[in-house]
Amino acid sequence: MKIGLITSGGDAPGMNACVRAVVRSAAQNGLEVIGFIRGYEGILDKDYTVLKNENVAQIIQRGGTILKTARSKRFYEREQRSLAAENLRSLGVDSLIAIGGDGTFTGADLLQKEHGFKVVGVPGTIDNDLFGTDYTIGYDTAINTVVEAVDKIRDTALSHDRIFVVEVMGRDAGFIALRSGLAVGAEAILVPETKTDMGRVLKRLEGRRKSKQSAIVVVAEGDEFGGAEDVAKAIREKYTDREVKVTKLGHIQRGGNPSAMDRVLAGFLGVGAVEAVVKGVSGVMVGMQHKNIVHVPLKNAIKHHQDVDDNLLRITEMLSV
Ligand SMILES: Nc1ncnc2c1ncn2[C@@H]1O[C@H](COP(=O)(O)OP(=O)(O)O)[C@@H](O)[C@H]1O
Ligand SMILES: O=P(O)(O)OC[C@H]1O[C@](O)(COP(=O)(O)O)[C@@H](O)[C@@H]1O
Ligand SMILES: [Mg+2]
Repeated sequence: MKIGLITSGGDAPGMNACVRAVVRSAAQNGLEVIGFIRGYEGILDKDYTVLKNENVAQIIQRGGTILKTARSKRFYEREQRSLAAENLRSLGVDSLIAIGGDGTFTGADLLQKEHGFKVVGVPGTIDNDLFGTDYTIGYDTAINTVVEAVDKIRDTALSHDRIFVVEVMGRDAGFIALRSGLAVGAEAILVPETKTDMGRVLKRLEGRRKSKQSAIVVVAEGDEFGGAEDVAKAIREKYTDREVKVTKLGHIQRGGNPSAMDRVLAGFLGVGAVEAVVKGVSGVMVGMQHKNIVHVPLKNAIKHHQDVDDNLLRITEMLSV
């Protein structure tokens, strides 16, 4: 049996730890692994490398992905997916393990539906926007990066009595904003899942204590009110005497050594994916729910967005007085 392995979509810290887990657990099961370079692009170009235990040494601690990744435009086309299935079969690949996010799983699901090709997904994205797993690989590292950065910004905010609007990643998901916002004691958090009530946000910034003239507003890049600049503009209009600064954290959120949590999660899910392949399971994402490895149909993982945890918003607001 031969496994094809890709990392696809946005890179996420812990993808390498997962590649290592897949390769080493496959080897223990007597399975061969070939890693395609740059996600679906590598399958279309037959650009691959045979992965053995020694090829995945010293990568558990490294961010990014040794297999490289891509957002493959070609794979959106039906004919290109036919070519991909043909290439996989010609190389003797029986199952594809795809480490990525919702887009990657949508592509994998189509590969299975259109060509009967066996696919198993592993959630690897900093966005945490997949249903059926408590966490995705990369999310914990990303929020720790945000927390470290905002702690630094807070020093200046406090020293200068400024309001900082900090934009974090998440095109359609506010998970990074919500969890890091609570962790930094943000005065307000704006996420795409809930309609932003700017009046309420502005009220929260009124400065209820004399000693509290600074504030941190965390905005997910996909918030429907707009980006950090739009939010800052609204704050400046209301509080003409306050200094409002904008910081966009950008891609520093995607890099760096994976946290212990992400490495451990990557280990569990990489091994879980190989075990699924061995059992002949297909069309599922391997996820973690309450310490258990679970199989979630790909279409559920993609379609049902995890609900926003109202407690995160409630507790953040309650505590940042
Ligand atoms: N609707 C789709 N049909 C076919 N392939 C898709 C689709 N959506 C995404 N993909 C493939 O999966 C890749 C990764 O998806 P993307 O959304 O960029 O990242 P992620 O998997 O991290 O969400 C895309 O570049 C594309 O090749
Ligand atoms: O690096 P890119 O291609 O500009 O993508 C940015 C997007 O990728 C992410 O970092 C991760 O999303 P995906 O894992 O779904 O690719 C988003 O938070 C962000 O909006
Ligand atoms: Mg995505």
